Order: sequence, then structure tokens, then C-alpha cells
Amino acid sequence: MVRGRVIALSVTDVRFPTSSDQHGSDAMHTDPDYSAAYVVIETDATDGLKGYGLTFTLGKGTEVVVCAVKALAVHIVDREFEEIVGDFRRFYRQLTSDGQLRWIGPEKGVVHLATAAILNAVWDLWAKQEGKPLWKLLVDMDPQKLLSCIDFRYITDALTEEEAYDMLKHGKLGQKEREEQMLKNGYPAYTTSCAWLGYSDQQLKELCVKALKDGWTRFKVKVGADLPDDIRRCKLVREMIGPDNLLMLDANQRWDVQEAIDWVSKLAEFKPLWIEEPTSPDDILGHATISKALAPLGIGIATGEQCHNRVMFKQFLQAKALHYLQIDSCRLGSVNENLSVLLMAKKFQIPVCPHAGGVGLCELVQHLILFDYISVSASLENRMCEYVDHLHEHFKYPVTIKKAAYMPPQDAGYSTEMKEESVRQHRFPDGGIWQKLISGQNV
Ligand SMILES: C[C@H](O)[C@@H](O)CC(=O)C(=O)O
Ligand SMILES: [Mg+2]
Repeated sequence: MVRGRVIALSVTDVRFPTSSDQHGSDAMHTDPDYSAAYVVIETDATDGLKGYGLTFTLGKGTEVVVCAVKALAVHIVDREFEEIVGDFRRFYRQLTSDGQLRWIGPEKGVVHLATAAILNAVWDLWAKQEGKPLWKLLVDMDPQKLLSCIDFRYITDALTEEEAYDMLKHGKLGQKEREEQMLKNGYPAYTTSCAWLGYSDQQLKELCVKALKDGWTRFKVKVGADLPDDIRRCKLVREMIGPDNLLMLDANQRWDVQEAIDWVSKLAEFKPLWIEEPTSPDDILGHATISKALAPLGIGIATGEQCHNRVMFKQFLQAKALHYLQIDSCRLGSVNENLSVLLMAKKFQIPVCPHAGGVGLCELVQHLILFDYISVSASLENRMCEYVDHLHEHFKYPVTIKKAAYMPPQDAGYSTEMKEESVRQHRFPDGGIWQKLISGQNV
């Protein structure tokens, strides 16, 4: 039962000094401090439940997003929670249509990341009030109700509400069996944690040995800064993992279109399944060109982690510019907008392989991909969810990985809540960790 009036929203700049060990590094982000604009919403209900939400950022970017969250807060504070989730499409539109703030978007960039942080907190609270993990709240939801959370504006030329309804109705068939299957075996995952760009060859080897021992069979390697380095690192990883395990490459937008084609052709001998973000995330036709050129080599295109809204995804799908669609729980407008992308991917028959390289992204996106499998795609073919092995210890409900698969979370909510002590220590700039770093002490 939905209840309470929202009486407060707070937002905190939380940063982890991951760059000091090169965790998370890639060809474009060479000093990534994994960070979050962390939102907490409170209501006047007597249950004491709070909603926790975040969006993923890197270091300095966080303070800008924090400002945007504060600017948007006026739309949610002092509202009945029932009024928000009871007509979620309306609320989503209100938040994304603020007459002054939309000028610095619309539905992209800082203001959209802020929207994601706030809405993620709303979904967390809604799931908690219903006493269910978010994936289960979605799976159990009536199709009409689910659709009422989605803003279809700008995508009806690709997917109508009626088509989406039919898909969700159809998705009910066999849903119970798929849910049981997930509870037993989990959702298949791949790891990116063996081969961040700043890791040494020795680190790469040791991490591959450990990952293989832990049962991982799918590996992603960062590329794009230096071709001879890429050839050496891909050779090393391919030798370590053998011919049958999967290898994916990620360039994080480093190249021009022709440069991408030339560079990746030189890595084709290592049999990568995909090249991720070969060029600008906004260059839909460029991706289509790269896709055509690399198809004879059997290399697909993956993208999405910086695809800023459903309209971009629509065009990527229409232009046949990607083979693997990488939703992100914190870049799009939360669950609402991700639902629309999952449904478009289903219509265009493109597998969804979520992005999770960041703090908290694994915790959140597991819910979306579980819902996708159980209620929308009903397929595991060519599908896997990213996993990175960092910072889970700071979450109250961290992910559980078994045999290289995400096991469905059981606690109510969206797994977004961080431990209070972690927030206190990592708050920027006054948290203990940052005070020590700023004053030059070892941490
Ligand atoms: C800066 C992030 O670590 C980025 O490299 C993550 C990424 O591209 C991925 O996980 O994929
Ligand atoms: Mg990536």
C-alpha cells in the first residue's frame, strides 16, 4: 500500500578514490574516481522507510549533478507519494519538463542524471513500501500499470503503447517458470574487472587466473589508447582464457569512424564478440558504418552506457547501428525510461546486455535485467549482464554472484542503499577518507 507525503530530499556527493589503483580506467577516463550523487527521500509515514537513489558520476562531475538534484527537488518535496507513483507518467513528465531546467537538457546530460538519481530513490521507496525487491515489483505488476509509468512521447513511431501492452501480455506466458529458473541459476554475467586499461600485464594475468578459478567464462578488455599495447593485452588475455571463452572489447569512444574500423580489424584475430563504444556515443550513423564494416569479421557493436535517452536508443535501433544494447540504470530516466528501451529492444530483437561499470550500477541494473528476462525478452541468447568487482562492500544489500551469475536479490527495494558509515567516510570533501587524502596522509 503506497503511503506518506514526501517531506524531505537530501543529496550527498560521495566519492571513492578508485583512480589511485586505476580501477575503472579506460582510454578516455584515465583517472576515474567512482562517485555518486546519492539521494535520500523521506516521507511522513510512520513506517520509517526511506527511498535511496543514486546516479553514477566520476569525481568532480558529482558536484554539478548534486546542484541539479537540488534544483529539481521542488517537484517532489511536499507531494503525496500516491500522487507520484499513482500517475508516474505524469510525474516523470513534470520532472523532465521543468520549463527552466529542461533548457539544459532536455532529457540528457547533468539534468537527466539528476532525474535518474531522484527517480531511482522513488522506485526504491515504492518497492520497499510494497515489501518486494524491485525486480519482483515489476514482474508482478499489471501490464497496464507498468505502461502507465512510461513516457511514450517521441518513440511512438517505433513502438506504440498498444504494441508494448501486447508484448507485456505475451510476456506473462511462462513467467513463473522463468522466475524459478532465475531464482535457481541466476542471470549470466561477464566480468570487466580483469582488464582495466591502467592495469599492468602482471595484474591482468593474476586477475584472469583468479576469475577463471571462480568460474568466469566471459571477459571484457579495455582498448583504444595504443594499438601495440592492445595487441599485446588481447593476446595475453586470449591465451589465458582459451579459445572457447568469450572476449569483448571496449574503446570508450576513443576513435573516429574509419580509425575504429582500421584499429578493430587489427584486433580481429583475437575473436572479440563485440567492440563497445568505438566512437562518439551520439554518432548513430557512424556506428552503423562501423557495424557494416566489421560484420564480415564477425564483430558486433555494443553501446548504450552514454546513450542519453530513449530517443537515441530508438534511432540506434532503427538505423541498425548496434547488436548489443547496453542500458544503464543511472543514465536514463530511471526504471521508467529503461522500461521503454527494454520494450523497444524486444521489438527490434536486439539483445540487452546492461552496463554496470561504476559504483552501485551492478546493484541496480540486476533488477532491470531480471525483469527483462522474466517478463519481456524470455531469452538468454547472446545476453549477459556486466559485473565489476568493486565497492560492493559499501552497500547494505550488495549483489550476490554465484557461478558467474547474478542471483536475484531478496530484500525489498532497489538495492540502492549505502551503508551510513561508508557515506560518512566518503562524503566529499569532508569525509574521513578525503580529509586524509587532502592532507596528504596515506589511506
Ligand atoms: C569509467 C568507467 O569505469 C567505464 O570505463 C566503464 C565502462 O565503460 C564499462 O564498464 O563498460
Ligand atoms: Mg563500456
